[in-house]
Amino acid sequence: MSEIDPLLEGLTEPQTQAVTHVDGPLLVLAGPGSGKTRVITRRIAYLVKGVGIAPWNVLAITFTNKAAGEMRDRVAQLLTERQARATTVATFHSLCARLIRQYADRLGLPPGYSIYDTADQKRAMKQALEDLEINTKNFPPASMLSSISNAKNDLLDAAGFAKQASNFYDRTVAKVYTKYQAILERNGALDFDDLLLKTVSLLKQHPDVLAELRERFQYVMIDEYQDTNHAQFMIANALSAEHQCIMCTGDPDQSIYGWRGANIQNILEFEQHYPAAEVVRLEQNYRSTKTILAAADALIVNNRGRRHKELWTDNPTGDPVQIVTCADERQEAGWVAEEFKRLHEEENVAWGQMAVFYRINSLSRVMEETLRNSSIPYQIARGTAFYDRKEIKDAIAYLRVVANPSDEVNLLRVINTPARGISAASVKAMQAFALANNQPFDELLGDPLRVTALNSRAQNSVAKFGKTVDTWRTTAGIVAAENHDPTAPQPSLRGFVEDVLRDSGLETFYRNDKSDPDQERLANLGELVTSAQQFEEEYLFEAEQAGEYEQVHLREKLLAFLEQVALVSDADGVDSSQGSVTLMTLHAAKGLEYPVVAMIGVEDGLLPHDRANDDPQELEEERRLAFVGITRAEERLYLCHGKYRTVFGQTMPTIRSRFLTELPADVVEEVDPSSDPHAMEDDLFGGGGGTQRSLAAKQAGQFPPGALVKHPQFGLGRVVNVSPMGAHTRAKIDFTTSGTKTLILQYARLELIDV
Ligand SMILES: Nc1ncnc2c1ncn2[C@@H]1O[C@H](COP(=O)(O)OP(=O)(O)OP(=O)(O)O)[C@@H](O)[C@H]1O
Ligand SMILES: [Mg+2]
Repeated sequence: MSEIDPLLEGLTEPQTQAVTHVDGPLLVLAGPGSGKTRVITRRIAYLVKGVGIAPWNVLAITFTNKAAGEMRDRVAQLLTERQARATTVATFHSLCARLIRQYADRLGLPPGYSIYDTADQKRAMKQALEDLEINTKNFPPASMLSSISNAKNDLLDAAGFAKQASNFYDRTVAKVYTKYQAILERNGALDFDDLLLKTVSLLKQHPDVLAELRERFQYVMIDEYQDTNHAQFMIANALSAEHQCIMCTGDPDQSIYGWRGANIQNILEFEQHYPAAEVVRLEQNYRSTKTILAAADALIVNNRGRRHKELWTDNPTGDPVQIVTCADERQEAGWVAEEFKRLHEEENVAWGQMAVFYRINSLSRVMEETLRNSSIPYQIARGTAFYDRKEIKDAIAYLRVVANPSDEVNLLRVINTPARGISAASVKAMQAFALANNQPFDELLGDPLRVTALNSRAQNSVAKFGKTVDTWRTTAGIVAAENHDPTAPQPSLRGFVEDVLRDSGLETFYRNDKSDPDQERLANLGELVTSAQQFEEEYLFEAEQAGEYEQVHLREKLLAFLEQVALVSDADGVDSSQGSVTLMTLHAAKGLEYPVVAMIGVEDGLLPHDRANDDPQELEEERRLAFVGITRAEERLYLCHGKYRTVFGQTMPTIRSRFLTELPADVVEEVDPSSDPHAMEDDLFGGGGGTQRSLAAKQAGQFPPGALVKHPQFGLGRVVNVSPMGAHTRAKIDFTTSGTKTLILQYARLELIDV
């Protein structure tokens, strides 16, 4: 057997064609589960092992860190470890973050620049609005950030945006954009969109850098190309314009990030951009049963303006897709939990093979509670959760302050956390002083005596803190040491993180934290040390492979570690080998697959989301999102909805999603626990409340909105809505002569008038 045989083993003819394509542009256009991601993995191995291309020259870009991790693992199975490590498998954001660090001097950025997450961005935005004295009611921070993000995705900087702003609103956004950007710059920080934007300008303005990178990344591969935005297109194009060895895979029917600036034209116009492109179509699905595939197909044909792709499978027909009608979200969660339990107990399905998807994050809460009460292990794919914890954010903020002296936002976060005698008033005085003297805030740490507005105690506290920070920075090589010995052994990252936790007082603070008797926060800090250690081991291994072992400084490790922490994303937390049910949003589910999938809240207003109401294009994106969800399922699929749902504390009747009505009767089976009194009274609700809720739902069902009713005292009226609250279920009625009243159904003696 030759060396390349295993690389091509089990591939279909068109898959082989794509894998063995070496030079020139290639587009793999194919539906879900047809092996697009697999083809990229095999092609990486084929190029290196079969063709002899240096692994160093290979760049593969995936959509999430998790996908990148998986691809790296699979490549490692096909190549030697050394070869696998030399390839670059990254997301656009992680690639850009790395390039910016490497070429920071060209961009006028500190190499230890900070990457701001959503929370940091909000803080910077609030500051900007405050500085400009702009009313946050008319210009909410979230919409300002989203307008700025859209502009950045179109490669418009603040000046460019200002130039084309034609109305009052846009001109205000332009002012805010300029201010916000100035704040980021002052802090030596970039937001996520800046990572792309800065990389584009790096490649545009520095031909020598571009030439270097083109030489390096001679074979570029991009998965999920349908969801790239303009900036990402520019980067991919700049890297490959010369050698043209670019391979993109994607499926226009799975484009679900239009709302975040993704441009579906990138994939549709690939052949125009690269006239020499070869196009490979894959038509066999390896993932799902015939039934699931038929359901997905019946749904997506309702989108206009798409090119239809035939997709078939050799897999068995499988069970019908179940449409599950529940009384409300509690029954829905209870039903899913019971069904998963049944599959686990009776059919030996591992917890890790089952997943629950939803349109918006808030739908997970009831599901979580129910799973917890049913003792079913579950995990939520919200990659940032660990790094969002207060104690972890504190610790990371310290590390950022060490790495990036300009980062005032993080410095302000930790300057008196834990308390060290630097009051809010002292901080204000220092800020005023820094502003008046046009001096970076950070410098005052080393020189607090000049701030005469501080009393001597505060001055001492600041000086002491400044000294600690300075020692850290010297150890980490951020500021030069006086008697620097370049041959001295480098401290470990793990040891350094421990030092910072100890010297900052964070460790002691959380050790003595009375509000946390289980010392969970302290344990989390321990976990952070572990993650630094693991990161360090991998980093050193890679450096050693690249023959750079001697040169790895603590500074490099620290900056790379902070970069990784900043880029954690939603899908990252998922590890199905852990043996727990996975909960995630439909957006995070892209590219993944599970034997059993339940989608909850398949109702109009949720899926499709309300915002798609009067926009046919958004409605089509919602349909693609449902399509992505359905096509994750391998064997079993449950599409659930409740007749009532409580949103923002208001219980409202719902309408089943129009997408459900688009599924043909021969592939679905209707299940209706809402009408089964026994199921209702079973304790599906994780303790109590079940019977009352079912009673409420029943009462509510008797008086649908719009129904004509008669009250002994108020006369005739129409039902506006009903809020099921057990024995306290209320109905809001619009009476013809007595006005609108809210009544408790149990006591109201309402009579339904048949018309
Ligand atoms: N030739 C093949 N033989 C057997 N299994 C295959 C083959 N090709 C792909 N598969 C399997 O089918 C499943 C789907 O493949 P993959 O995830 O690569 O599809 P995809 O086209 O990337 O899907 P999506 O559009 O959802 O990202 C995977 O489990 C993969 O291992
Ligand atoms: Mg894929």
